[in-house]
Formats: sequence, C-alpha cells, structure tokens
Amino acid sequence: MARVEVQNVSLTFGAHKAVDDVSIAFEDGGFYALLGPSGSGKTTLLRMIAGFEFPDAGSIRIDGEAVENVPVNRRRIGMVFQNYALFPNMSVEGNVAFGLEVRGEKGESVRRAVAEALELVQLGPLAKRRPHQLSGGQRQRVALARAIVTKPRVLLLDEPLSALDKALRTDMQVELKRIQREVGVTTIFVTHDQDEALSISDRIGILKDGRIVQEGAPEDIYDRPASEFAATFLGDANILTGVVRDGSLRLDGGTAIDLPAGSGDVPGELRCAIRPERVRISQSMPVTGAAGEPPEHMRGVVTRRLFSGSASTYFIDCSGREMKAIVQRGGDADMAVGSPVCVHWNADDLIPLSAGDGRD
Ligand SMILES: Nc1ncnc2c1ncn2[C@@H]1O[C@H](COP(=O)(O)OP(=O)(O)OP(=O)(O)O)[C@@H](O)[C@H]1O
Repeated sequence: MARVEVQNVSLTFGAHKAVDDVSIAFEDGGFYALLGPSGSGKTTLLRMIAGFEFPDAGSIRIDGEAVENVPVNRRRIGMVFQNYALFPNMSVEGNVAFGLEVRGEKGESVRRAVAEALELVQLGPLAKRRPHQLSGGQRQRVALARAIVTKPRVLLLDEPLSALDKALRTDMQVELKRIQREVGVTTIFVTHDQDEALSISDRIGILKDGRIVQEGAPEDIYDRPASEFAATFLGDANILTGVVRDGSLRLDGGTAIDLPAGSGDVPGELRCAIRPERVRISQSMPVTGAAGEPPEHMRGVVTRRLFSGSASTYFIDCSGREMKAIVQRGGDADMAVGSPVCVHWNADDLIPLSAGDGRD
C-alpha cells in the first residue's frame, strides 16, 4: 500500500499535450477513478504512474520516492489492461504465477501465493484451465489475480470491465470493490463510464483535455459540480444561464428564478445546473405559487417521455428551453406527451457553476 503523488505532470506527443500540468494525490488504500471522455489523457496519466511513459515535466512520487525515471519493473505496481493481456498458452495458475517467477521466486511459496490469489478472486477450481476455456468475467479475474499476487504497492486498472456485458459488469464492480477492500491496495481505475465511477470509487478525478477539472468524493462532485462540463459529464443536468439582478437569476425571455442563499449577491452572468431528479412537474396550476404549492418556475409542454423501469424522464419544452425531469414510478400521475405542465424545484437545488472549466 502506498500514497501516490502526481505533481505538475505534463506529457506532449508531437504537438499534442496529452497530459497538461496535472497534480493529484492518491491516498494510501483509496479507490480512485480517473473519469473523462475519450482522449482526455486518462490512460496516458495511468501509464506514467506505471512507468510505461515518462513525463516531460513534473514529478511522480510513490510513498515519497520520486519514480518518474524508475522503470516499470522496479515500481512494484500491478496493472490490469482493458484486454487482460493473458498468455493464451498458459493455464490460469501459470498466468498468475508468471509475475512471481520472473522475479526468481519458485516452489512452495509461489504455489501458496497463487492459490491465495485465486481464492481471493474465486477461481480456485479453474486453476488448470487455459484462458480460452474461460468466460470474459473469469478472464478478468485471472488478470486481477495476476496483478495482485505480487503484492503491489499500487494497483492500476485501465478500463478493466469494458469488455463485459452490462449485468456481468455490475457484478464485477461489486467484486472488484470487495477484493480491493480485502487487499487494501491503493487503486487507480480508468473509466469513461460515469455510473461505474460513481458506484465503485471513493474519489473521482475528472479529466478534460489532459487536465484534472475536478477531484473529490463521488457524492460531493455530483452534488456540487464546479463546471458545466463536470455537471453534465458526471450525471445529467439542466443548465440555466442568465444574469443576476436583485438577487434572482433573469433568464433569456425574462423569467426570474430564485437563487440559493448567498449566490445572488454578485451581479453579472451566472450559469446554474439543476439535476433532473430535483425537477418536479405537475398539471398546470391556475394560480402561481399558491399557498402550499411548491414555487412554480416555468410552464411548458411535455415533448417526450423515456420510460426506464423505475422512473421516467420527461422532456419539457419551456418556451424554447428544454428541461428534463426524472419522475419515480408510483409517484405523481403520468403526464402524456403534449400535456401542459408546470415545472418547479427548490431554489436550494440550483447549483451555481464557475464560468470556466472548473479548474480554477
Ligand atoms: N503514443 C502516443 N502517440 C501520440 N499520441 C498519443 C499517444 N498516446 C496517446 N496519444 C494521444 O494523447 C491523447 C490522450 O490519450 P489517452 O489514451 O491518454 O486518452 P484516454 O482519456 O485514455 O482515452 P480513451 O478513453 O479513448 O482510452 C489522445 O489525443 C491520444 O490520441
């Protein structure tokens, strides 16, 4: 187990800055997700921590030791790749033993370590099989066992679940978390799947264009995204842009909406996010803001409804502005497409965003 500290790290390929002045600390024993769209630099950052790439600038420290010029095999890191990279002609136990054998270990200690690792990933009975005789989920477990058998200080996972179908992927997320807890190894997990990042990690670093734009606990980033990018990349969001005047937000078209306490103090342009599950809809009410009713903010017409089992997402056209509302099943009466509706929310659920990408 170890603390990994990345400080002002950059790497340029040709004219393209793949990783741009990234600083982030991965605490001992934590489970971190690096989340970002394709090409945002996640894999490059992971490969620099592993030692497959070397930064142009900045430092990488593992437990205080500067490793940016230390080769892969001396960093004591375990890595699982997207395609698992198993040796097809070796058995499951042969694959898992490989990392120990290249270090010169042999005999009983290797057999014991391999058996323990296979037990941890629940593959003991399949030890003699070859990779082609395994399912995708089982191959993924072999790759994991192979990475942890060497007792690495840090475990690096590059989209390890992306080849699995949805049901298996969800099972493996739970498994991966269990195994990481049991081993207690500092883990850095690359994904572009926001649900995976939210469900699996203790902390998330969001990357965009080679830069970390926000880092924090999943709940904190979800509840308080700093930028429109973070708000829409991690979860879904309605974005409202307007001008702050007299303590409220004036949207284009003149609608004035209340702001959370403290955020209407500075006049000027402001962008806010509101999560669709915080937006409520109801049949048109003749009286706006009548006693006992939640404050009405907009009126609109339902244009689409997406049913997803436990909830429905409504798309509402509010005078040219599209608002999304997620309504749990069994709650209010269904609204048909074409229905006029009132759209409302609590002012405290509006999230003011920073003007830039949230990095500053
Ligand atoms: N060896 C390389 N040579 C040149 N350009 C590279 C190299 N490796 C990565 N890049 C470029 O650097 C940028 C970041 O790539 P990287 O693979 O780190 O992104 P990513 O966020 O992991 O994307 P994905 O989710 O698609 O794997 C991309 O624009 C990519 O084309």
